Amino acid sequence: MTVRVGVIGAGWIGTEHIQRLTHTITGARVTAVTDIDPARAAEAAEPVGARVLPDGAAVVAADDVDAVLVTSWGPTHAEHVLNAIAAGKPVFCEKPLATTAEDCLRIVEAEQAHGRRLVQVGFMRRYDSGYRQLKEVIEAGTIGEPLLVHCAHRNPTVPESYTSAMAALDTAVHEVDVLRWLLDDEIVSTQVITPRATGKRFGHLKDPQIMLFETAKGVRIDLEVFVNCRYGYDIQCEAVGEEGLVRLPDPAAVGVRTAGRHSTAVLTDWVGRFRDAFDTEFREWIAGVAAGDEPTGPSAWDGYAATVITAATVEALETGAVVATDLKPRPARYGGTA
Ligand SMILES: NC(=O)C1=CN([C@@H]2O[C@H](COP(=O)(O)OP(=O)(O)OC[C@H]3O[C@@H](n4cnc5c(N)ncnc54)[C@H](O)[C@@H]3O)[C@@H](O)[C@H]2O)C=CC1
Ligand SMILES: O=C1[C@@H](O)[C@H](O)[C@@H](O)[C@H](O)[C@H]1O
Repeated sequence: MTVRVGVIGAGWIGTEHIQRLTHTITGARVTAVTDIDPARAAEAAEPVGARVLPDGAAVVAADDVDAVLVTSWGPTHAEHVLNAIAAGKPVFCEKPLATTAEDCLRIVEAEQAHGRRLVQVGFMRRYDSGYRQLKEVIEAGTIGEPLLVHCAHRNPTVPESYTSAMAALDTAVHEVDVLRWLLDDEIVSTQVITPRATGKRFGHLKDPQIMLFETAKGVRIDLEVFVNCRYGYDIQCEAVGEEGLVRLPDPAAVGVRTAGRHSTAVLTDWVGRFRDAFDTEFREWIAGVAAGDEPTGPSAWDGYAATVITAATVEALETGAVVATDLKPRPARYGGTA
């Protein structure tokens, strides 16, 4: 079966995913595209032979759409995801699931009322081979019980529109999700420390930031978010356990020796760093939809948890306090007991 996908939001990542679904993934075809900017929708739709539809509701309702991909701006995600659930169609939503905890819970409740999972959230790091190896090592018990995790998330630059809150909401949100998954543990508190700011930033921005998370089992996580680090896009993660440590590998790169120097390139953006992870994420999602299976990737509950934890981190940044994350009890459908 070819899964016919309707796309809501034909901006940067929407266009990337349309290309991916068309040229990289087998078993999928993009049949409908919408964007509040119709010219953008047409530009993305025409090369892949898709129709342009007037809005997200039309995409969800279309007879030639089996599954929905939401890649519009964050504050619009909840409406489109709720429409897809109401129509009983599988929906892949780029992060964040929604920008408020209330909207995330509305989605969780709608999905539970529907009776089976339809929603997958676009936290692609769970599909990165390095993170998957890290998880295997941790689960095998090779490093003993994890005690500490040291992480860094560095971008070379960000535009002036990037705010201090986005360090948590837009950037650290990936670590929040992948660490909950890696450790099979919940983040219960968050704190932010702001060291000396880099001179290479727009003046309004607190950069770098150090985020300190504590999990329910007592694991301590420190995360450096540095979005004007200049030198490249650099993702680091090292888990320290009772018996040893395990470190995320750097992406493979050739070593060059010349003129008395030995060097390896550092990637400069997340597109290259996580290209294979995005491909695997969509390959597995499409295969699941084609088979009629419930999605196995990041769930609506994971989207809710990430939104609550990153909002608490913004509060921690603004108040200087240690902030409890205060998640609701996890329902049984999402692996909890409530
Ligand atoms: N997983 C990842 O690593 C990444 C995820 N993202 C997420 O993807 C989403 C989109 O980001 P970008 O593509 O970078 O933004 P963008 O601004 O390039 O594209 C968003 C598009 O959505 C359209 N749009 C907004 N509201 C709409 C609505 N209600 N209906 C139809 N179209 C609508 C806009 O006109 C725009 O073309 C964001 O939620 C962002 O956080 C973005 C980059 C990386
Ligand atoms: O999602 C992403 C961006 O929105 C964000 O701004 C970057 O910091 C992340 O690395 C990237 O994966």
